[in-house]
Amino acid sequence: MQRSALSLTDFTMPRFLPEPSYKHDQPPRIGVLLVNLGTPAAPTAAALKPYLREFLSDPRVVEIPRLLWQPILRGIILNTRPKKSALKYASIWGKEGSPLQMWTAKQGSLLKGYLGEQLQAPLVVNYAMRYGQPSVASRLDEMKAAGCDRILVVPLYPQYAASSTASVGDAVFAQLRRYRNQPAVRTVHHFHDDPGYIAALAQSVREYWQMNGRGQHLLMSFHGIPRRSLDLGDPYHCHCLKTGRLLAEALGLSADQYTVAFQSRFGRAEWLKPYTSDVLSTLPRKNVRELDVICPGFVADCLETLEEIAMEGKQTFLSAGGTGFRYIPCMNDRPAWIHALAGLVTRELSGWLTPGWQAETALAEARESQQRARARGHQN
Ligand SMILES: C=CC1=C(C)c2cc3[nH]c(cc4nc(cc5[nH]c(cc1n2)c(C)c5CCC(=O)O)C(CCC(=O)O)=C4C)c(C)c3C=C
Ligand SMILES: [Fe+2]
Ligand SMILES: [Fe+2]
Repeated sequence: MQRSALSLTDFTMPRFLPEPSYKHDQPPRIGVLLVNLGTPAAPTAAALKPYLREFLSDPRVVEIPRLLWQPILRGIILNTRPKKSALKYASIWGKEGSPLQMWTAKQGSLLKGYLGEQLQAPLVVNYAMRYGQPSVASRLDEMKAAGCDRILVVPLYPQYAASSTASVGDAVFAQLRRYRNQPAVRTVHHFHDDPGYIAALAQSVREYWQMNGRGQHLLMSFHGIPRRSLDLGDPYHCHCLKTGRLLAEALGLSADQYTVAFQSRFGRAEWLKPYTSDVLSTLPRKNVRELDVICPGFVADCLETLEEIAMEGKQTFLSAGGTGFRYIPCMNDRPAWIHALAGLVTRELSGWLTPGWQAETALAEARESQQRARARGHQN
């Protein structure tokens, strides 16, 4: 709700969050925060409602003026969509909960282990979700409390879009506004053409072909965005096409052996074309009956890949006359992807990861542990 008048809290609430008193010998640490979209807490309508409310109230996601959009969202969408979406989530929910949450958490801990070994530096590595939990704000608070004075934020979206990547930036900077002593922050803009990312994708396709055989055509399906965003200067469409071209080159595919398409249309406006569902229903008519499908824009399997593509998309293709539909999983916890992510993070940390910094941190940590030991001695 927009407030029009000043209230008592404007005069009594502290403007910034409380800070611990400044310590001269605090070991300087660097935080690396992976951020993905987020997911409901459970595959139920009750859990979907607050998740979708938060997600679809983000002005980066739906650019309709708030006064027009909120009545539609609260009056119609939040009364119909949660039930339908909950059924879809239920069909992909695993023992460890939401696949997106499970894979993102795994990526965080694998990256932490990998960087710890490679850099021998005490990095604080964790993950957050843009919507739902663990929130970006809570993870930044934790990193700050752990002594991070520099934080690298990695939105897990290879292709930049305002509705995904920039929204992560908004959440980060909104929390920074609440700090008196702000950490320095860097954000990764995109990695759609990163050689490590492309090589990891290509390796996942080759290995899939070796294990499962190969179809006649490769469909690369990316999440869509409204066409209007492209017209207003969003680079997402170009990033997706470039990823598609680089992946095709790495696999030695000619232009007629692959198609880039866009899925997950939301609302009635035009979105990026061709729509994945249209491509799936027309390919059999062009004599493509054995199809492989990959979703290179998602680095972790989620509702949009496991349900929309591997279940619904398969049905669409087979009903249109296709005979074989093979969904190639996202990179999830594949070693080549974790290696690519570590390379990307190391490059983005350049200038922060100096040998001097490592020595300084090691010294400060030794001092800190001596102090702790001494304090323990006093207590005994
Ligand atoms: C590639 C990144 C993504 C972009 C860009 C993106 C834009 C975008 N999404 C919606 C609406 C919905 N997306 C939903 C799910 C969803 N979206 C992404 C990624 C991007 N979205 C992911 C990874 C997921 C899956 C989350 C999971 O828990 O597995 C949903 C929720 C599900 C549903 O009810 O259908 C909606 C809604 C819009 C409007 C948009 C850009 C304008
Ligand atoms: Fe989405
Ligand atoms: Fe979808």
